Amino acid sequence: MSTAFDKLPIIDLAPLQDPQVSENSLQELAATIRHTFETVGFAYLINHGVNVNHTELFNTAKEFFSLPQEQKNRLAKKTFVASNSNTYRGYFPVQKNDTSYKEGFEVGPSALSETFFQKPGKFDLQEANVWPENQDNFKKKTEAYYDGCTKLGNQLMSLVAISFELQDDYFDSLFNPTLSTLRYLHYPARTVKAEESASNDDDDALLSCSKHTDSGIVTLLCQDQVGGLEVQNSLGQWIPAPYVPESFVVNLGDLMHRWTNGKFVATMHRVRATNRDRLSIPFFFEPKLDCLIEPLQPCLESGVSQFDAVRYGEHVLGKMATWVEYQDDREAETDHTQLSAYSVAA
Ligand SMILES: O=C(O)CCC(=O)C(=O)O
Ligand SMILES: [Fe+2]
Repeated sequence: MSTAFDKLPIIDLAPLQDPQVSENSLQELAATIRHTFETVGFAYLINHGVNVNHTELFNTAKEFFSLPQEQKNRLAKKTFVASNSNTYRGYFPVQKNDTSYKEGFEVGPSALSETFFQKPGKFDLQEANVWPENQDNFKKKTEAYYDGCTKLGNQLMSLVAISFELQDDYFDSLFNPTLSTLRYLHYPARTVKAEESASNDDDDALLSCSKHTDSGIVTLLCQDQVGGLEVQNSLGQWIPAPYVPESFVVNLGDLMHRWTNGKFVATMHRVRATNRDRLSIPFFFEPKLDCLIEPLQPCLESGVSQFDAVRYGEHVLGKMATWVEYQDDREAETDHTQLSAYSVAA
């Protein structure tokens, strides 16, 4: 159940990096993770073991976003550029007429060891990645980071398993091959009036990413120092989640809420608009396409399941209908790709 938290807890994952770690320390860490996931649903992870330098990672993101628009458009999903063939992976431009104001580039696994039947439709969840031409370094760094996040995702799921007294490898085969998504995000600067950035509990703030819960399992977010991410507590207040050096922000998605029979919370969050460009890089740790998500046995109080079983792929396809990254509103009258369209001068 969500609580009236006033800041995000910090979870130290150092025990995971210790090859001599005792059973007891792992149990303790697992209990901390479970408690946090049951109450706040958000935390900072430190000593996470992912070999990443934030400055380098954000430089990699900047390399991509500073490519000429024409080159980015060649990587755009079919929704945005009809002559392109990629439907699920790739670039999405800044949206028009939306409270989300961001462009992004999404990458999935580099190779799938196994594929599953997916009913033909608008989106192919198992399609190959697209990459900018002549940017081998960008591809190499992105793939290495994707692998690092996948490893951490698996470790977190192992702690979740331990916390429910399941085998520590309970989730392993369900996340292999993973359909995780790494998303580079760029929120262009906007002109924000003083009153729009004044208080932390209003619902009328100018946003660059509208309030939402993530749809999947676990999100690992790397954000730059600009700030703007806010997390809603049980009182409805928006609690800022500023940058903590070399940490990840971790949070849970709707499917994890479902998988734990409502025990883990998928917490609402949003990004407030700022007058500086902002970069963030969420990694959505996801299972294999046909993974059956049904409430875990240890989460069934008196054997009662609150949710029907659902396959991961079906769930995502259902959710996508509501995601701005998959809506094309090019027909809108205002050209919102121009920053001036959003300026609200003080
Ligand atoms: O940019 C951020 O800090 C959050 C992004 C986010 O919540 C998302 O992409 O789901
Ligand atoms: Fe999110």
